[in-house]
Amino acid sequence: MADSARAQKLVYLVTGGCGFLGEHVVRMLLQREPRLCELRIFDLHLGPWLDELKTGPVRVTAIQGDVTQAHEVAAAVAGTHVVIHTAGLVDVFGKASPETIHEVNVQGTQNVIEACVQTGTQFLVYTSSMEVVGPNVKGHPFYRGNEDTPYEAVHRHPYPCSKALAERLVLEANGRKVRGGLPLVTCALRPTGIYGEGHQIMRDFYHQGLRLGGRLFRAIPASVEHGRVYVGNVAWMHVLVARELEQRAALMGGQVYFCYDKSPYKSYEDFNMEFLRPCGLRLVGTRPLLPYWLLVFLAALNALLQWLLRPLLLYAPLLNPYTLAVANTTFTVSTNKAQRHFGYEPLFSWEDSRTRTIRWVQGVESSSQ
Ligand SMILES: NC(=O)c1ccc[n+]([C@@H]2O[C@H](COP(=O)([O-])OP(=O)(O)OC[C@H]3O[C@@H](n4cnc5c(N)ncnc54)[C@H](O)[C@@H]3O)[C@@H](O)[C@H]2O)c1
Ligand SMILES: CC(C)CCC[C@@H](C)[C@H]1CC[C@H]2[C@@H]3[C@H](O)C=C4C[C@@H](O)CC[C@]4(C)[C@H]3CC[C@]12C
Repeated sequence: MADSARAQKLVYLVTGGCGFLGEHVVRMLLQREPRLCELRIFDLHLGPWLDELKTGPVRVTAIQGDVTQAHEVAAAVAGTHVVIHTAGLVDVFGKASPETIHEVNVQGTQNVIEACVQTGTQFLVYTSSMEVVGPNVKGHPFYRGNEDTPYEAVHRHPYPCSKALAERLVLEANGRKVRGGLPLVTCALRPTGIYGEGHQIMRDFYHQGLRLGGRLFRAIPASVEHGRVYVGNVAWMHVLVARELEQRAALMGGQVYFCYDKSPYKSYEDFNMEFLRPCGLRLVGTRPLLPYWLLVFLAALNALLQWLLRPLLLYAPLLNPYTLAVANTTFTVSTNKAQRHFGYEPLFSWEDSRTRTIRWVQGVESSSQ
């Protein structure tokens, strides 16, 4: 790397840097951002793997903190050039209350914005979600749409509501004057369902399949397409956006970008089988084994049980009315906006993404034996 590049000494902050996506963003920055001199990783729970990063040329600063605490956020943001805000409460299973989801995802994001304004940080990249758009409460399909496709984005569930509000705050903050008088430049990335190394739900499906004697039972019609994107490519998009925001502020400021790559369009279950089949599982049935009305009934029953049992224990199964609706509604993207605006090309091919994910699931298998 040229000395002049290193001499720019950029300081980045990644909130949620110990999460599934956050860890990939952190590792990608260390590998692919030559102008980095300090990387701050802010998270409620710090991972032990952070220690191994501290021996490299970039100063890695781990900060245990809570995005809902404005003073903790401001202290972490002060002196940074770029903030990548991935921290969030990803809960569609009813584990956390709607108030907590709002506090972390909306108030936490507001705290990040205010911290940038107060301390003079000019560039903010927000990890939004496809859920900001849909699937909506009416179950309208979104078939290979792009950032400009008209769609009635109406939500009731706390998670998509919170992501939509937070995204709006980030986009509206674009152009605000930060300390020192320069304009804040913001943009939002909207991943579809992320998969790859570290994906907890994939791990859950894998273990469920093992418990069921190596089988999973089809619940969703194969014709329902669900958008998926490899975590390494989502991380790469974050790194590229953060890098290009300064040079292309007029074009990229206040914009949203879906995260996409060459992952194939398939149903949620058929897509998971791309990884789980090579690990010895099979998906039983070419059509859903249970009629849809029965799934709706079971999902409603789960919701009722969750409510009844709440005073005693946390009952949070994968199947509930919301997850059923998301899994059962076509939502896929087809766009090249990121390529046009900041030259994004996926770093990992589909074959590579698949191989890496399979290798990871196989590792989960051997580590749990
Ligand atoms: N996983 C997906 O499929 C997906 C898809 C689209 C968007 N997203 C978005 O990507 C981001 C990362 O999601 P993920 O799947 O890596 O989730 P994750 O739960 O693995 O990571 C989130 C991280 O945020 C941290 N965090 C939570 N509350 C915090 C708080 N109050 N203060 C500080 N840190 C806090 C967690 O400790 C965790 O490390 C989220 O904003 C999510 O909405 C995820
Ligand atoms: C009906 C059951 C058999 C299957 C249940 C699968 C369900 C748990 C899955 C299906 C779709 C998944 C969501 C989707 O990939 C996209 C996102 C956006 C992201 O911002 C957060 C995670 C989320 C909501 C996935 C959660 C798990 C879902 C609902």
